[in-house]
Amino acid sequence: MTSADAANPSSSNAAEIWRLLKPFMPWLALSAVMGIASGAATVALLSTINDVLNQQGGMSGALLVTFIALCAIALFGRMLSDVSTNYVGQRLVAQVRRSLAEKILSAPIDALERYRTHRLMPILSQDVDMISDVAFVMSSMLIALAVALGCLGYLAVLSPALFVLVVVMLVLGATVQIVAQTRAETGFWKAREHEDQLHKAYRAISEGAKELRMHRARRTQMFGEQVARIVDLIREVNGRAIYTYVIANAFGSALFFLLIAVILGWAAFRETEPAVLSGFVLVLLYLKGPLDTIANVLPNVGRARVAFQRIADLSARFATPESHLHLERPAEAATLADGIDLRGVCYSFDAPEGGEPFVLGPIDLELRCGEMVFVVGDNGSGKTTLIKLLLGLYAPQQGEVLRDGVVVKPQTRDDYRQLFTTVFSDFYLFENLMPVGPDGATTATLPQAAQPYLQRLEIAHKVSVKDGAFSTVDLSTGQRKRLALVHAYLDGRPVMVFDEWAADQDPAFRHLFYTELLPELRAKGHLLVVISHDDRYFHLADRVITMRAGRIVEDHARSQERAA
Ligand SMILES: Nc1ncnc2c1ncn2[C@@H]1O[C@H](COP(=O)(O)OP(=O)(O)OP(=O)(O)O)[C@@H](O)[C@H]1O
Repeated sequence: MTSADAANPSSSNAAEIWRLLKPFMPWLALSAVMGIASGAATVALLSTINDVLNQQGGMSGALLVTFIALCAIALFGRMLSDVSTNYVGQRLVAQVRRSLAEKILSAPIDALERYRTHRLMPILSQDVDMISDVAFVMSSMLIALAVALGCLGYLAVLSPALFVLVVVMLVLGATVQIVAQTRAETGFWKAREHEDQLHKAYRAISEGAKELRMHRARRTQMFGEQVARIVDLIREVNGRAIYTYVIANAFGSALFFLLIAVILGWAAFRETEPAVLSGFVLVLLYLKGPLDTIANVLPNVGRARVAFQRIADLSARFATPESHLHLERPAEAATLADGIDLRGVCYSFDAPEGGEPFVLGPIDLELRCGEMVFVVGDNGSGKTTLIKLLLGLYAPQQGEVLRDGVVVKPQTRDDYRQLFTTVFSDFYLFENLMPVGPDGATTATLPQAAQPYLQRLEIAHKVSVKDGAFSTVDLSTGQRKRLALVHAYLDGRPVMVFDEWAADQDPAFRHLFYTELLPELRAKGHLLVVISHDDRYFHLADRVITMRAGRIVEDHARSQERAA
């Protein structure tokens, strides 16, 4: 978002709407033309009926043919308008979904970490669905609008004086409706903010289900003070917003009948042609239908505007830096000839409220191919942050990262990341395997390619590979981490980074990991970076890097020690 856009969010929203709608302009034009044609035909039908009511002989001959033709235009016009609006609506929603997923996939990790999941998920599901719902009723609204305008035009022709009366009443009704819309939208906006909180509470009761079962007081507090309280708040705020519409609609209906009474009363005092009188009553009674349609759709339009602003805000937040992620470019095998250097790298997080920000660096570090480097230090000393900078997940705020002596730039950062295979401490286990890597396995050969690793990791009795995916991932945490390691083996990338991988393993397997698996990988030429708290095994590393308060306080070369 530019600063001008930030100053005027409605202009940036309008620009976003225009950007989204531009490719569909021919369809929207077709929908509008067909809607207007259908509306005009409906008005002409009303006029024909009024003529028949006020003439001798009923409907026959040419009038009947005209009537049937008008019916056909009204019907097909409506159908075509509905079809093209829905075509646009569904494609628009699909495009919003794709574009949001792309933006999240290419957003900088720190921006994603700041934008919490409980805020992200309601936008991806609820807000996009809201737009989809409104897209569905939009054509009814457009047609109702066309019919209403056509009816007003017909009334203006029938009697300009009475038409002025109708316009005065309509302006009054519309003013009330606009006030209601503005007030209701404020309510919807508040309700939407509460919904983010509700989503956070839902996450807590699903992800913290075990803990909540073990603690009655916390469970009661969670339900009463979080879920029930927020649900009631949303109910109240949404309820108030809807009541505003109900009152505005009731006022509008009363105004309608008052208008008909005034017109009939007018006829008592001033001579009025019967055709004019019946025309006005007929059209006004008919007009109530389209106007009710518009009034009923307005709450959804209000909600959709709020939803759209949330989506536009998310798009704007994730629109910027990582424009060099190559979603469409096929992955190539990345190679590392010499090693990776960090020079004067610094990174700091935003300060927590009332606290000091955590600052990492400046860090100078040289990592060579075939080394096994342990990164150790107290909790919160900055090990994971250092790793994220090494992986290119965070861009250094100062200093630079070099791959084989060449500075990694935003344009090359995604290629640089392909050097690494990682198992984070909060890893995500993908069920499907990628048929790439040094073994050149295809989906068909993946079961054979994975089998030795599954056996080596003592998990082959539980899991196999079927149709390119693990047969199950319903396993213990330690076993799931072993499957994450199978991914790493199959990827076979030059640098492997493990963040406390062994923390969930039993002592025997932990021993195997440090004394056999890691040395085997090093022997194959991989650069290994291992975050560890297992001081029993520090002596096996080539180097032990100790972190304290965001700085490297010691870089100890164990290999030289061993050689000596
Ligand atoms: N997303 C974040 N936003 C703000 N501050 C953060 C964030 N992640 C980490 N920090 C801050 O950075 C500091 C270092 O965190 P980091 O995860 O790098 O430590 P660590 O050495 O890996 O700790 P541990 O051994 O507990 O895993 C933390 O003390 C915390 O204050």
